[in-house]
Amino acid sequence: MPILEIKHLETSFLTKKQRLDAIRDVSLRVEEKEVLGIVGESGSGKSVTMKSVMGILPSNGVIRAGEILFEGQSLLKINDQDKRALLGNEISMIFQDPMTSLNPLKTVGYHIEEILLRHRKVDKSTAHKLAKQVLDIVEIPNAEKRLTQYPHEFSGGMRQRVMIGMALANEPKLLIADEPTTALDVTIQSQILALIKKRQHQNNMAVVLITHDLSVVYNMCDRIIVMYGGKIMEEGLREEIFDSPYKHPYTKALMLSIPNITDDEKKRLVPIEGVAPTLEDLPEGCPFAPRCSQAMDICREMPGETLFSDTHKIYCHFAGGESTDEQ
Ligand SMILES: Nc1ncnc2c1ncn2[C@@H]1O[C@H](COP(=O)(O)OP(=O)(O)OP(=O)(O)O)[C@@H](O)[C@H]1O
Repeated sequence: MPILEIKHLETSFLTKKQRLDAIRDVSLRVEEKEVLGIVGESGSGKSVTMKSVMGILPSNGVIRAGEILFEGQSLLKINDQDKRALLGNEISMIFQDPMTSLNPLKTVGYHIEEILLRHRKVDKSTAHKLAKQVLDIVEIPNAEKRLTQYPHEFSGGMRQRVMIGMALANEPKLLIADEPTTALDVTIQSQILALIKKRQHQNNMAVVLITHDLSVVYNMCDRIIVMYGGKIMEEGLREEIFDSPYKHPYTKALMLSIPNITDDEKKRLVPIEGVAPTLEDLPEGCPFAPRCSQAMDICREMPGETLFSDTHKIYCHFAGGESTDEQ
């Protein structure tokens, strides 16, 4: 059984003027112990998908249809108490900017101990001991002193380590990491990703890693989902996404727009023409069609799924790159 399963999710935002459909018929599975990457440009719906799972949508967000199952149990149907017990315990989430999740007036020790006290039956002194271990796990030296310090006394990278520590404190089965390193410089970024990978391996935890950075998913993930305009464009094992000749035109465009990952050869980067659509002006059919060099009239209808293997799916009328245009 997958640890997380999303079926036909439809999430929208209600504004004064209209309903904006941010997630449209998204289905995905996260298997135990795997690292699943969700990649796509800004606005493609990566965060909203996972915020729907966590039940932390902005106040104008609604899940209109679909099902979200954690170990087979519906997260949309369980009561608030059971959900609170599950979130922060079995499922944890970390975000790009740790400062938004840390209270500047409370010490780092307070934050970690609070999570331990809330979810485990431990007394204060045990929570303090465990909090020290948490800082050790995320490789923050001088734990005893660090626990007494405030978030602003930590660098950005160290704050992100604290967040990871808080997320891992209760040994969750699933960690959702939403752009965990985007705000950090490259060296710190790779240290943080290495730390997530190490803990994932040691705890046998599943990870969903949300990023706009293909090189991050290449280095970290077993399986990859490419999203655009609130829809899944392509899904496959890492090697199917990177090495297979069959690719969605959007995946191809994403790959051409970043430095070469698979070899050292210098190549010219090709930015993706045009801009991602806003929810107000999503086209009918394939959302990528207005920017796609292969688009034709048929792309005004949303393509179905083309299967290249049990694990590799593409949603494009020209999956495989072959145009049906005879001219
Ligand atoms: N409260 C809101 N009201 C209206 N639209 C929203 C709201 N929150 C998000 N959206 C829209 O939902 C769409 C999906 O946003 P989402 O944050 O999931 O994108 P993303 O792929 O995670 O991009 P980013 O990396 O920039 O976060 C975007 O078009 C965004 O503008």
